[in-house]
Parts: sequence; C-alpha cells; structure tokens
Amino acid sequence: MQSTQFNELMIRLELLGIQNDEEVSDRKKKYLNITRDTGELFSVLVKLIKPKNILEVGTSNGYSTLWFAASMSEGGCITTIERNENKIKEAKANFLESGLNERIEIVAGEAMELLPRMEKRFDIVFLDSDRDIYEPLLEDIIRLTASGGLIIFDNAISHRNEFDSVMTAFNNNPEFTCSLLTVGKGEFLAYKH
Ligand SMILES: C[S@@+](CC[C@H](N)C(=O)[O-])C[C@H]1O[C@@H](n2cnc3c(N)ncnc32)[C@H](O)[C@@H]1O
Repeated sequence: MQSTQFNELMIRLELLGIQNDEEVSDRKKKYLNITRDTGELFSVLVKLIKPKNILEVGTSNGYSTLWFAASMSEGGCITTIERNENKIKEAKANFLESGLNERIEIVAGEAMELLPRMEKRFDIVFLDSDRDIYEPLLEDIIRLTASGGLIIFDNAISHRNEFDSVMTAFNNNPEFTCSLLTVGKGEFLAYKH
C-alpha cells in the first residue's frame, strides 16, 4: 500500500475510534486504540529492532497491528490475538484494505489459554488486552520474548495503579532494562538482555 493510502486508512480509523468510543457505552464495542503518537513510537522501535516476529495481545480493529506491520521489513510477521469475533471481522477487513495482510496472522481466542501453549519466540511482545491477565501470564510473556527482545505494555500511566506488581517484577529482574514513557496512555518498556 502507498504511504498516502496507508495514512488515509489510519486517519479514518482514528476518527472512527474517537467517534465510536464516545458514542457506545458497551465496553466490548469500544475500539480503545492506541494513540497516534504511540503508533509513531512503535514505528521507530520496529525500524531500530528490525523484528522478524511480533506478538500482540489485543487486536481490536487492528489499528495498532497496522502500525507494527507497516514498519516491519519484508518477511516479518506479526501474530495478533483477539477473542471478540466482531472485532476480528473488522480487523481482517482493515488488514485486507491495507495490503499488509500477508504479514499479519490473527489468532482468535483467549490469551490466557493461547499464550501458555505457544512455542515461538518474538522480538517484540505488545500487551494491550484486559490487564488482569498480565500478572498470571508474566512467566509466559517472558518465555515468549527472545533475548534482545522488547516487551511493551500499553496503559501503564492511564491505569498506573494496575501495574504495580508487573512493573516491580520487571524492575527487580536483572534480566531486564526498563523505562516508563509518557507517550500516549503510558508505555512501559522492558528490554530483555
Ligand atoms: C485496548 S483493545 C486493543 C486495542 C488495539 N491494540 C489497538 O490499539 O488498536 C483490547 C482488545 O483486547 C481484547 N482482549 C481483552 N482481553 C483479552 C484476552 N484475555 N484474550 C484475548 N483478547 C482479549 C478485547 O476484546 C479488545 O478488543
């Protein structure tokens, strides 16, 4: 996809996200997308790290997935997990329109069941789902991250009180170098040595 067309799609998704999330009260129907500045940060990180494989937990309509996919090099693949069937349908349509669908694998299901069964290692792991699964899945999240890989948690400032144990676990683990960025809703980064 030409960058102009990609930008048009992303701007359309941003407007849809703002409008939809203001109008609907049912949380399951909200998109809850990352902010544009977070997407731009992800683009820079992907270009620096040059990941072959990315794992995302929480696809929604695919807005954040597209930021990652658009910045990956040829041959790279992002696996994204989503349990809501309607969101999966919308994400698939957006992936098709972007022309980036070849490098995106969407896995339907519950992350609590899927992550413990996964074997592949990922160069970036992005967590943007219900936050109560992060602590019970911490060992799997670390196991699935390659050495030299990066774990990113969204909402680390907007929902700071829900991150105490996760941040403490990473900050106290000598295997990781961490940083909390005041970008978007707050991005907690944990680099695995
Ligand atoms: C904040 S939204 C993701 C937004 C998306 N990353 C973006 O920026 O465009 C969270 C999504 O995660 C999904 N989700 C939440 N908990 C999940 C879980 N335990 N397993 C699978 N999907 C989950 C929800 O259905 C929702 O679509």
